[in-house]
Amino acid sequence: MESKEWSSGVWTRLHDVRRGSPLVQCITNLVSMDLVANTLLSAGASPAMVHSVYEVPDFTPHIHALCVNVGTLTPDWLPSMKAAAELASHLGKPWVLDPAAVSCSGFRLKACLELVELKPSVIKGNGSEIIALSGSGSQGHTKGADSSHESTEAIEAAKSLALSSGAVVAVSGAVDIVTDGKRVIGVHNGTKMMQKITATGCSLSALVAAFLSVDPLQPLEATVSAMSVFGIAGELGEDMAKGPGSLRMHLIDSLYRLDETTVLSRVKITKLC
Ligand SMILES: Nc1ncnc2c1ncn2[C@@H]1O[C@H](COP(=O)(O)OP(=O)(O)OP(=O)(O)O)[C@@H](O)[C@H]1O
Ligand SMILES: Cc1ncsc1CCO
Ligand SMILES: [Mg+2]
Repeated sequence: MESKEWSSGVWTRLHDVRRGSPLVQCITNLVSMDLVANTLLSAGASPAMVHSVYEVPDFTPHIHALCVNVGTLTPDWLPSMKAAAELASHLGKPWVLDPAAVSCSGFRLKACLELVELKPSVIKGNGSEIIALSGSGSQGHTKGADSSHESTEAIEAAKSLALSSGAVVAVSGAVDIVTDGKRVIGVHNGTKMMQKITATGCSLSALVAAFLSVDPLQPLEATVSAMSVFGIAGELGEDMAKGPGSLRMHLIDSLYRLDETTVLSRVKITKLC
């Protein structure tokens, strides 16, 4: 399947997010909260940064999707993440794990491996994060939240993680990679300057959660669609931006304004293997 065959599905899923305004619970890192919430709002979804373990039993049954991101993990946040993930899985609600900066510490890696056991629908990281989480990287090599690998270097790690976890695995980068362990799809939308805005990857993970909620039975297609839409918004944003600060603003505006003609003409998706 190439761009032309993908593009109407990409548009339909964005349209469905706008129409349904899915409620997305985000237990995300402190750096990303603002951009994640604004990304979801501009895409038409409804964000809720509800992260107390005391609120999970009341709130999580009402959500349409969950995004868990360990970017600023501390021991007191882990029980909420696990409780929400467990409940979401139990209730059949899609959820995304973003193993942000997983190779920073043994504590973070162990936490992520435990979260993987709770059956995320999608695991979305950058190249280094997916390599570390799949166990195929060398220990002690980290650049924190930034990737020191191209996404394409993580294809085998992503496939193996998808097969061992049962999740769709997405690797963000110059080419976004999405795999269920068998199919490998490349999303070629986006611009390099998006790396210079903190939490674009975190925002993308939350957007994936929103897209999963409107197409839960096709997690690979939903993930590919969210990545293409976010990348297109970045491309349009860059045309208006003077640098990362204004790209952040124009990215959000472009996501809000995306129309069918633009989506259909800009989707760039290929089958990689
Ligand atoms: N070199 C690049 N060329 C084109 N697009 C890119 C490039 N790097 C990143 N992007 C775009 O930015 C998005 C976010 O990817 P990135 O790899 O920066 O996430 P991340 O490392 O998880 O970010 P963060 O941890 O800051 O949230 C990608 O999905 C892609 O659309
Ligand atoms: C900069 C940073 N540090 C921990 S999480 C985060 C946001 C990007 O993942
Ligand atoms: Mg990230």
